[in-house]
Amino acid sequence: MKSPDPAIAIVYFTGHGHTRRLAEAVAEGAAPARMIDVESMSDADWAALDAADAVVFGTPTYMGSSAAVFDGFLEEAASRWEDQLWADKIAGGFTVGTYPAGDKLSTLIRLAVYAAQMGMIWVGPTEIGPPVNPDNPGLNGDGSNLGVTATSSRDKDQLIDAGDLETARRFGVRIRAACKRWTR
Ligand SMILES: Cc1cc2nc3c(=O)[nH]c(=O)nc-3n(C[C@H](O)[C@H](O)[C@H](O)COP(=O)(O)O)c2cc1C
Repeated sequence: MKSPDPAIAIVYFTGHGHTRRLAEAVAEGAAPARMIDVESMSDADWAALDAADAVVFGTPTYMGSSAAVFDGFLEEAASRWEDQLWADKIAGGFTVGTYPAGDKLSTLIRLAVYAAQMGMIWVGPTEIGPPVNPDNPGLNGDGSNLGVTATSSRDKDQLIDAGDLETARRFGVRIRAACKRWTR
């Protein structure tokens, strides 16, 4: 029988901190969640991924797709594909780009297709912001529905603007709720 408290892993690559900041916001919403930086993965991190009820993937958008370092992680984890060892885990994704469009959708599609190949259950965000819902100022400013996207903040101390952080936090809450529904 599954644990009543789902195990959630947020696995990410960051070049300059923006994607890590977004990952922290997802983790805050999904708490407790394990943050895993693909550049410093331990055996315990791999074990946590294999045991997780949900894995949320995060990468900056580089040249309209996921970053090469993150792709390296995805390819290593593909050793779990043949036996579908990650099947039925909840999955989701987030990305950051310099531009509001920035071809970030292409990155999310790449992550969602990867999750599908792994037999995972993809969950997107559910926030509707302005102008359709003016009561949600700053939420889902990109109008992204496949996953969470953020645009690098012009404030270098902030990295990610408050609205995008709140969108990511709510996505974390949704991932935890989806785990509870899927594993009950
Ligand atoms: C090689 C490279 C390619 C990039 N390509 C894109 C892109 O296609 N679209 C975009 O909006 N931003 C692009 N960017 C900008 C990054 O996505 C942006 O700086 C992001 O905040 C980086 O996140 P990080 O600090 O987690 O590395 C690119 C940056 C680099 C270094």
